[in-house]
Amino acid sequence: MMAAGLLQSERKLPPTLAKVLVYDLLFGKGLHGGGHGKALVLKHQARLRAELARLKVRKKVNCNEDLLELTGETAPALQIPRYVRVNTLKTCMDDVVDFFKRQGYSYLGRAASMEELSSLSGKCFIQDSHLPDLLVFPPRTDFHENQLYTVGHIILQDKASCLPAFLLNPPLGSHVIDACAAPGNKTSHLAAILKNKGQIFAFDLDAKRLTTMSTMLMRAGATCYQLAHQDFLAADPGDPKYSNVKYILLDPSCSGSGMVSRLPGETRTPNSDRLQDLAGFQRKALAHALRFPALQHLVYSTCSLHQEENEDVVWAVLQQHSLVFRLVKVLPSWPHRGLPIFPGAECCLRASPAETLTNGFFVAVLEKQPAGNDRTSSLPV
Ligand SMILES: C[S@@+](CC[C@H](N)C(=O)[O-])C[C@H]1O[C@@H](n2cnc3c(N)ncnc32)[C@H](O)[C@@H]1O
Repeated sequence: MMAAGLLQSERKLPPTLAKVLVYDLLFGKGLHGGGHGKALVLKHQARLRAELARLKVRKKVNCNEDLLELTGETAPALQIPRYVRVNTLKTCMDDVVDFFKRQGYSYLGRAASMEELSSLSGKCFIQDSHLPDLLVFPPRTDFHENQLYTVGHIILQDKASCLPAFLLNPPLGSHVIDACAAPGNKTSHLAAILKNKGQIFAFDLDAKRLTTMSTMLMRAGATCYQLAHQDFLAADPGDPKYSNVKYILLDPSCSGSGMVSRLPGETRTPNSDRLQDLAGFQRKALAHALRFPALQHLVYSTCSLHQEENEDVVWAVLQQHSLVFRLVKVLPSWPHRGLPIFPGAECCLRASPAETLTNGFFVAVLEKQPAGNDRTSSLPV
């Protein structure tokens, strides 16, 4: 920024704002929309980009992330493997594996343990040890420009975020609610599990995110869904159109404190008022979901590390419905479990960069108690 002479030329631009804008321009999603500060920075974009290129030549690095490593710290996001979900609506595992082999990658087969994922490097890839449709590449492998990504044959989705749809596992033909659905990664995963046979009612409050979701679902080849720009809390469980909904995926707004950052030292810690507001909404949404009359299986998930948004929410709601719903112990081989704050909390899954090589995440699976007869669960336990 100094080398490009930005602050010297634009004396009215506050240095802190300049830093944020220059970061967005060079390393983030770019500068879009109006704003005086943005216009001032954009005037200098050619010089800023040229200085960044010169810096990389001087430091002998190829990509922007390598500049961060020179500071002695590696951002957590740069240590997590690149997970690639094969979109079985458009292709199959064998074809995707062959494609990457033709691109010069060596395929190591199916991982026997999580340790094998942590030692990946160079041009190698492996099939995930838990999720059959997931391939794993070394950290920092970037496929955003890859042809398979641009045509929707692969979805770039963190492993932890693939757990909710995988664990809900609705059979073909099911009616499913995705209560807080945008931008739709889990909806597209549900559609793949359903092979587009069934019906997903997907709700979201945010019109912009729903627009992104439509584009994404179209690219993924998903067809078995109805989008509703609607508050899930206002959806009437007695409406006949939901009378066959046996499966609900609830992935509500949360603090996002589990999302690892791309910058060393950056954290997303909400203040306690915000945390209480979020937990209040999450409890309401979970209690509302349990009111759908045909419901049999529900997955609750967040990308938060906070007990208040995770175990506390599940426990508070479950206590009011304990005669009807119970927690299911899923993926016994998963190493990181719910915090032991109530009996059975170990049924829940937690995820973190250190223990599961993923973003921080929480998943609880609830099912309706069998009424007298022995029902075999269809969940992947
Ligand atoms: C964590 S994000 C969902 C991510 C999504 N499940 C996915 O996998 O791509 C939470 C979403 O909930 C939406 N939301 C918040 N309150 C809502 C409500 N009352 N009804 C429906 N959607 C809501 C937000 O707009 C946001 O898009």
